[in-house]
Amino acid sequence: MVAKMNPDLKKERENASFDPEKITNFLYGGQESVKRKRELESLALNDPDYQHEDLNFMSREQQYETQLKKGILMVTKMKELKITSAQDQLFYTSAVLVSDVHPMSVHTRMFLPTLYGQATEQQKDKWLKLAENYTIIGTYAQTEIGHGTFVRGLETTATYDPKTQEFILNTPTLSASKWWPGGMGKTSNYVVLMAQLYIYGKSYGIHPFMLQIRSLEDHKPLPGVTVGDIGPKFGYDVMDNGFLSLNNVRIPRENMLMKYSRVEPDGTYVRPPSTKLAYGTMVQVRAGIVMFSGMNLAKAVTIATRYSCVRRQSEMKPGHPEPQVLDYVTQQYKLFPYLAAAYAFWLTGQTMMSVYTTSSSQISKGDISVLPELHALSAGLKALSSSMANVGMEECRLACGGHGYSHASGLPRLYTNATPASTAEGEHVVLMLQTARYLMKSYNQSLQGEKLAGSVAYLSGVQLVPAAGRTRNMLDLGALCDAFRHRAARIVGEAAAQLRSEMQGGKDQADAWNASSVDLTKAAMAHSQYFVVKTFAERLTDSRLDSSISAVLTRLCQLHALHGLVTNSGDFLEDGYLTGSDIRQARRHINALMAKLRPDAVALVDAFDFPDGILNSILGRYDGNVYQHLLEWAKASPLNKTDVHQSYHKYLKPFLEANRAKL
Ligand SMILES: CCC/C=C/C(=O)SCCNC(=O)CCNC(=O)[C@H](O)C(C)(C)COP(=O)([O-])OP(=O)([O-])OC[C@H]1O[C@@H](n2cnc3c(N)ncnc32)[C@H](O)[C@@H]1OP(=O)([O-])[O-]
Ligand SMILES: Cc1cc2nc3c(=O)[nH]c(=O)nc-3n(C[C@H](O)[C@H](O)[C@H](O)COP(=O)(O)OP(=O)(O)OC[C@H]3O[C@@H](n4cnc5c(N)ncnc54)[C@H](O)[C@@H]3O)c2cc1C
Repeated sequence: MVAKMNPDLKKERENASFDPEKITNFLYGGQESVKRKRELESLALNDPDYQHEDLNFMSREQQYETQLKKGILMVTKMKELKITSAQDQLFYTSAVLVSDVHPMSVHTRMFLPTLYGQATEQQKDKWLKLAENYTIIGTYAQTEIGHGTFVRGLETTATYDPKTQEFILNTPTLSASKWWPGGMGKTSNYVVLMAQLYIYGKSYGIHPFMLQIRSLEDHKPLPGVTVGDIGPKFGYDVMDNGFLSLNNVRIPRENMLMKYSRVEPDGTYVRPPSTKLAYGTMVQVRAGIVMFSGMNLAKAVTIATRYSCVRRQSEMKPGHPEPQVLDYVTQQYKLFPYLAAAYAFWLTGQTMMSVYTTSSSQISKGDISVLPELHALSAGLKALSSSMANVGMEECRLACGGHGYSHASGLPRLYTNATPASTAEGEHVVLMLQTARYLMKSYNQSLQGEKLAGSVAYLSGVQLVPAAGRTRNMLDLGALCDAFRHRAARIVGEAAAQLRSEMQGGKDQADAWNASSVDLTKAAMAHSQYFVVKTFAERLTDSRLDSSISAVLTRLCQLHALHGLVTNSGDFLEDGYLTGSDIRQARRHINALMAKLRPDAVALVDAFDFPDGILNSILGRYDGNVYQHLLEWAKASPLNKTDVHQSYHKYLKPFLEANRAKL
């Protein structure tokens, strides 16, 4: 029997101004792609082999086992079903894994990409097939207990021994122990080890090495290898993030991944075209995080928006029925800016990935001139999108009141599994400072009259426009993009001026950089925000968009820009680019936009097209039948298996009896 839809949600859907299917097609790249997505999702969601008890009811060990079993099944089935393209795999795995990863995720996300990107053809012949077939399972072992950010400062050593043509691997200090790599604790038998290369006592910096850590026969650690799980974390319960120490482990010379740099048998070192090519896997993953952040935020917003239409609370007017909480404008102000941000990062994430694909193909053909821009753009957007998703997911949880705190909402698990994106693959501030470094260089080049790369070209020639006598339409996307561009250019220019003035005041470059770093991160943030606003607006110029959805998407884009503008209003007012009256106008527009978006809110989240199985949230159910399912879910909780829990007999009963006896 099909459950009846909650009448409030039904009405919301009937009243929408557009057909959400049209936006779904836009978001996923066309009707065919949506069809394929749904086929693959339904294949995964209806497969009884993937069914199991709620992970939230399990111990960490059970979660690890369950997700490992599921990961293995998933990999096996994808092979059998010939699900091979990256897009198809994404659709299928998202439905199998929901908001979790599995213990072999880093094998797919980083180990394999490192082989594709850093191995020679000969090395690919040797390892790629084994890795693609999961004959070997690997992870990316870079971070150490003492250093994650400072990659140049990693302490693990790979010392070349020309006599045997081997590298001797060591973690010479406690702080050199590898720490964090996903899947290393219990699952992987191989790692890509990032280590300092030493030849004849000279250091050549960080390089990647293929290292077997466990026996392929009995999975025991190999001689010289100490490896294990780092223990429970904030989230990621299913993942065995690991530690690893190495004591004089020898590997053949051919195990250094030598696509870009080489060590010849006699110990001659052949330099790479750029030392930063060894960081290539990180750049790829960072580029992908922009889209993932948009999707995670979209899931949270879907849950909170649907629930806010089902949930009724208080009286808006005395004696009137309780309103849907989404009718409170403060609730709209909690959710709609993140709805808009989810769209912004979804679309920007697609653009980021296409920049990545084009640039990496140029790099693999030997043109490394595009690398600095790619690094700066991916670093800044990764940092911005993940931090915005963090704040937004938490806001969505708060918007669900008490029920948001329950695992039944799906929000705690979504948050704790998504929030590492701010830290892993490069800590937020650290990456913003990388973007700032590129901005400073570009700004100085512009002063020398040099031509700048596309994403920073605006840094040449932006003029301060006096505010007096000027009127602005604060809903005009062109004017909003101009405002963000102007703000970014001004803040970049001022950060450069501060850096210069610190140095003129006697500080060396490093101290001046540190003294200016708050302004520098602000510059990187402003630059990244401008890129997002501009990209969102540009995507709406697509002539294939029909007018009904172009109107509603334009409102979202306006809201995204105006909300960013109002929350950072000081930046726009500081040099008089905008006036107080512009900001007041912007605030009024936000209220008016929210009122216009209100009837379309459910359709806008439906358009993300997350089936219930993927949302995994009772609050966000498509049919809105929340309370009945909350109760059923609670009844299934392990504490409710018996009416009287065994601890009553062990502790409570003697305690109560002793108290009674004292009366
Ligand atoms: C949850 C899933 C699993 C998670 C997995 C992980 O977390 S895995 C672990 C993830 N771990 C992390 O993410 C660790 C984060 N830390 C790092 O990535 C680096 O240590 C660093 C980037 C912070 C500094 O690096 P550094 O000290 O070597 O560099 P520097 O500051 O001295 O700058 C020197 C020059 O290099 C340039 N350049 C730098 N990077 C890149 C690049 N990727 N490409 C291109 N270029 C790059 C930079 O722009 C500068 O250029 P300039 O101005 O001279 O022309
Ligand atoms: C869930 C999860 C999964 C992970 N998976 C892997 C994996 O598979 N493989 C792997 O190798 N690693 C992995 N990591 C490690 C991760 O990449 C690092 O934790 C991350 O790069 C941050 O480095 P850190 O821990 O050294 O932070 P730290 O650098 O110690 O950060 C601490 C503070 O210092 C500040 N700081 C540090 N340096 C600077 C600077 N130069 N300027 C200004 N401020 C600075 C930071 O902003 C931050 O506030 C994982 C981490 C997590 C949480």
